[in-house]
Amino acid sequence: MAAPFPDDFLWGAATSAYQIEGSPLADGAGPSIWHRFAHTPGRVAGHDTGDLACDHYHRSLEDVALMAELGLSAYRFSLAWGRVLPEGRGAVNSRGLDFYERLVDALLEHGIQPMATLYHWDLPVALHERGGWLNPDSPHWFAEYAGTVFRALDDRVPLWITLNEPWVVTVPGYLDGQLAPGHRDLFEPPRVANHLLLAHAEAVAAYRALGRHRIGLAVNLEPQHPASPSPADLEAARRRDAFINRWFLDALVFGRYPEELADIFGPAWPEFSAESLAKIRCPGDFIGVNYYSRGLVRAAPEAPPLDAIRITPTDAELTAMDWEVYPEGLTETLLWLRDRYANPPLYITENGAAFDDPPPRDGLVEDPRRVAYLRAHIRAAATALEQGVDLRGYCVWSLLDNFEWAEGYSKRFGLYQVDPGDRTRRPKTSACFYREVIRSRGAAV
Ligand SMILES: OC[C@H]1NNC[C@@H](O)[C@@H]1O
Ligand SMILES: [Ca+2]
Repeated sequence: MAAPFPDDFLWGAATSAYQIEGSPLADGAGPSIWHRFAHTPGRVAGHDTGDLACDHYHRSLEDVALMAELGLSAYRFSLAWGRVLPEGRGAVNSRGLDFYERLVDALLEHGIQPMATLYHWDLPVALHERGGWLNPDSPHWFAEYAGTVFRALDDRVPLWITLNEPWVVTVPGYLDGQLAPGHRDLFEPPRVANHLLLAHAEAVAAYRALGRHRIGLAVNLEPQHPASPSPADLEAARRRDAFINRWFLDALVFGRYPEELADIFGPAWPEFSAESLAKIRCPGDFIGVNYYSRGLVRAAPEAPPLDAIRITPTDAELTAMDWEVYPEGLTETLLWLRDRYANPPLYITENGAAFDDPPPRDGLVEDPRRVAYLRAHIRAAATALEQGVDLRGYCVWSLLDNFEWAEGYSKRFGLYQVDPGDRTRRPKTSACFYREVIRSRGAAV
């Protein structure tokens, strides 16, 4: 198959600060809510924390060499807000910025385009103690942080992402409490979501004043399919589609929330003024798409406020996260974005799978299931490209096995295995496969 990928298509891999760096308090960095959450007993599997993670803080240049070995044309990483502004606002910690400047310079030396995410869930504790994302000032705090980073790095970073997966920040963070800061509340999520959207808009406005490249938001998307043709399941799938897929994107692109959200949150859903709705309308220059699987949905009155739950199919292949391997859903998602939001420029900012990989043999880790997953999903992206989707890049989640949030290090998404003892990186066969895909500009899938 002559792959449809253009020559300037970006082939990348993605990571995030708290998941790979370690040394969360080094060189003057201020603690994040994930540092505090991971150190709270019972919150993370195996009592794992990001204290060491992949030790990327000390091995960043070694890791850039791995990226060059793969032939990556882009690398998506995030900055830890607390390294740059230990108190979240005010004094800049130059040694924190220095780490990211060294990383960016090394990437550019190897011809790898930096794709920088400003916020990948690690809010400084100092801001959380002022209410965090519940505080109406949080968009201004974020814009101040964003401006600081733009001034330091925009001369070298061509692609910016403001927030990673605001839905995950909002729902597991404030509704069901699985992720930091671990709140379980019905009234907080709608307000947190609105502040995150305002924060995105204020950062984009700050960027327009001094930036010369492109900036967007990265969202987790998951097509919702009813588990049965019953009206109740169809209705449940539509509600979950609004809740996961349309909540942030409709706000961003249309400046309005899907009407299902007022039904879902009931009295907890605020009256948003026309003025505040106008402010959150901020599509940016592209949409970052994080795709893993689809949701198979049944009605569930026993599971408020959504009254719908995702079920695990019995007859499908599952990853170690119990997520169905469903590559068609990536094509469906990309075509849906093309049709609903008028064919915006897109980057797949995350796609990958966790499997229980075997130990290395002669320095190589055999991971045929991840090779099959990546092959199928790159093909699914090619199908969307052939149908006119403006897809400009693809990032594998993740470059390295890393700290998978509440699952700790037990769930491994990396192209490289990271030795649990001495953190040695060892390639998996999926790394060799991906190198071939990049070398052949997609023809090798
Ligand atoms: O669960 C896999 C990934 N999903 N998106 C956000 C990342 O931080 C996760 O590791
Ligand atoms: Ca620092």
